[in-house]
Amino acid sequence: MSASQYIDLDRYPIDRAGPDRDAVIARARAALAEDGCAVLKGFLTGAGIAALTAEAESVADKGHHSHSRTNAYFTRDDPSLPEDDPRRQFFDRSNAFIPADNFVPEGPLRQVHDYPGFDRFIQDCLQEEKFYRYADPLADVIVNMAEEGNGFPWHFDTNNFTVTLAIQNAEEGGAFEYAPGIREGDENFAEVAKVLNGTSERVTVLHLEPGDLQLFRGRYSLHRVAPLKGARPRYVAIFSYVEEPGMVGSVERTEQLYGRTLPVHHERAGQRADAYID
Ligand SMILES: O=C(O)CCC(=O)C(=O)O
Ligand SMILES: [Fe+2]
Repeated sequence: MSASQYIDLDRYPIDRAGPDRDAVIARARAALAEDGCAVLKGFLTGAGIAALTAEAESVADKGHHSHSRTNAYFTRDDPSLPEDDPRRQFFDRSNAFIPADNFVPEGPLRQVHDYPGFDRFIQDCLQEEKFYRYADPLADVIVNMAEEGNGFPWHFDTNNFTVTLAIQNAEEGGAFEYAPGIREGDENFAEVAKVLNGTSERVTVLHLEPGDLQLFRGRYSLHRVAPLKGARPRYVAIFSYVEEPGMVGSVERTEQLYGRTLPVHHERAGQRADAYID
């Protein structure tokens, strides 16, 4: 099976310049302009979903589990603030990242990632001028694995955008919930507090299905993955792009997310400011 059978190229002719590709890009741009989120439903074919699921399952035991308590800003507690300030609301976060070097070039995930025109297509949707694949062999494309009891609570991303591909859903739960543009302009702590305590009316709930590609600008939009239920794990691939060529993660961050480092992380340490992954 080859990459051209994993991606629904009739619906998403990412490698063929012309009006059909232009129309897909125009729709994604419009959705991003509207609320910072574009979903390309059914980006993968049924065969693609099956192949990526089987691959994720085959390397699931290589996932690095991590657990932390974080607020929406990934900052430390500040006891000088009132107790009900959103910066003081901490939630459990736990999941496992399957590092990128478990996905071999001839496997389906990398066949999709390396398909001609894939990067350019994402870049054209996002309209980012500086756009390079993350050069980190542990992190350029990973699978985020989460099970019942795990969670990705409310947060703002520190990176400008996130590109995810849904592979498998949990039996229940796992909706992607977001409050579009909630801190556009200013931090808007009052409304953020409402989202955190479940009383905001600004939350959009997205039910992504296996095979959906999502482009999300999460810097200004508070978002979370709703709690998961059931025995089946949720698998989501995350593709990482950065603003400069040759970037890799810092030693500390890589150790924390993937449980190990490679020589390249040590060689490049100190050459640049870290920009990823949270
Ligand atoms: O797992 C997801 O669907 C999104 C996770 C997320 O918000 C992130 O990676 O920042
Ligand atoms: Fe996020």
